[in-house]
Amino acid sequence: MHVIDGKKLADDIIAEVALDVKQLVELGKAAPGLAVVLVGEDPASAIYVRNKIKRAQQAGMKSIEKRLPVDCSQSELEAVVEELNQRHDVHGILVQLPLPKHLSEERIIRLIAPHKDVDGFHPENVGLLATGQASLIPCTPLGCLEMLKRELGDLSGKHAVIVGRSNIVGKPMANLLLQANCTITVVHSRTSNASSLARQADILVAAVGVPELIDETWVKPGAVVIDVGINAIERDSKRKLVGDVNYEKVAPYTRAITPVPGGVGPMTIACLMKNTLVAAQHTAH
Ligand SMILES: NC(=O)C1=CN([C@@H]2O[C@H](COP(=O)(O)OP(=O)(O)OC[C@H]3O[C@@H](n4cnc5c(N)ncnc54)[C@H](OP(=O)(O)O)[C@@H]3O)[C@@H](O)[C@H]2O)C=CC1
Ligand SMILES: Nc1nc(=O)c2c([nH]1)NC[C@@H]1CN(c3ccc(C(=O)N[C@@H](CCC(=O)O)C(=O)O)cc3)C=[N+]21
Repeated sequence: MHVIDGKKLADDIIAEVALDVKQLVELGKAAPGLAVVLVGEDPASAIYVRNKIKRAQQAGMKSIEKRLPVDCSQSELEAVVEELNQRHDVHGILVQLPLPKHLSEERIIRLIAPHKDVDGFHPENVGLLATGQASLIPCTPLGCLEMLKRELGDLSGKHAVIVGRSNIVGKPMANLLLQANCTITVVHSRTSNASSLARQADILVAAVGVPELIDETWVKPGAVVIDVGINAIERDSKRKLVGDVNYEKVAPYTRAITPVPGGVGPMTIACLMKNTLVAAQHTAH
């Protein structure tokens, strides 16, 4: 068994992105700008924003934060996105999800200019991914794919089981792995025999949001396990981050596994920087 070092891989990717940013700037173009819109306070989003600002700095990018109160209106939020769509110094826009219940995520995501949609959530980019055309690909699944390719090389013929079917992780992960010639099973809360399906997986991706749900009864010996979950829990009266996988129980049976923290999280941010660079390279400014 070995531990996939997402932090180290992310450091390498950020260093590569930083070199490309330097080249862009030397050509007289503006440094890529990444805008993050945060409505209210959500613990997972707060971690994300903090790390994102640090990484944008390391990559030589411009970082813009727009914070709105939790009770802001749909039209106030739309005005912020429209302004960012117009700004020439903003190449990437990310609206932190989930949004408070009274706001429409669908309408906001549709409003983001597709070429600035560094999350890859706009229906145009979703459609391009689903039909196998190059696009801005969602950062978390892209980071997972990169780790899997480094671990296994060619993924052709592998059986991948994805636990979770969200628009931001499970579904795009399934599309990406399908394009990499895996055979895909997606399980979710209505699946009756999730653990026995998971036990058939060569590649197991957990994106559930339930702390340590997946124990050794879900895992085939020798599988590669990717743990997307970021759950803040309290244990021994200390706050702690754990994944969707029970690491202690599962790790000994795996070929390779990602830790939490230090696995998928840092890779998500590295891919966000990469997508922002791509978005900036594709514009004239
Ligand atoms: N590392 C990173 O960069 C990121 C981490 N995350 C983390 O990943 C986790 C998942 O996030 P996200 O996809 O947004 O979550 P969602 O809550 O949107 O989706 C969770 C999915 O898991 C399914 N599910 C819930 N309970 C079970 C169960 N007992 N058995 C099988 N399936 C179940 C749900 O099924 P159903 O559809 O039927 O309800 C749903 O499809 C969270 O911990 C989140 O914080 C998220 C984004 C990025
Ligand atoms: N539009 C949108 N896109 C997202 O991709 C998105 C989102 N909204 N909302 C919130 C979730 C959550 N998410 C995280 C990404 C990285 C870490 C991360 O950096 N994790 C470190 C944490 C280390 C520390 O404690 O600082 C790690 O796992 O090592 C955490 C969480 C992205 N999400």
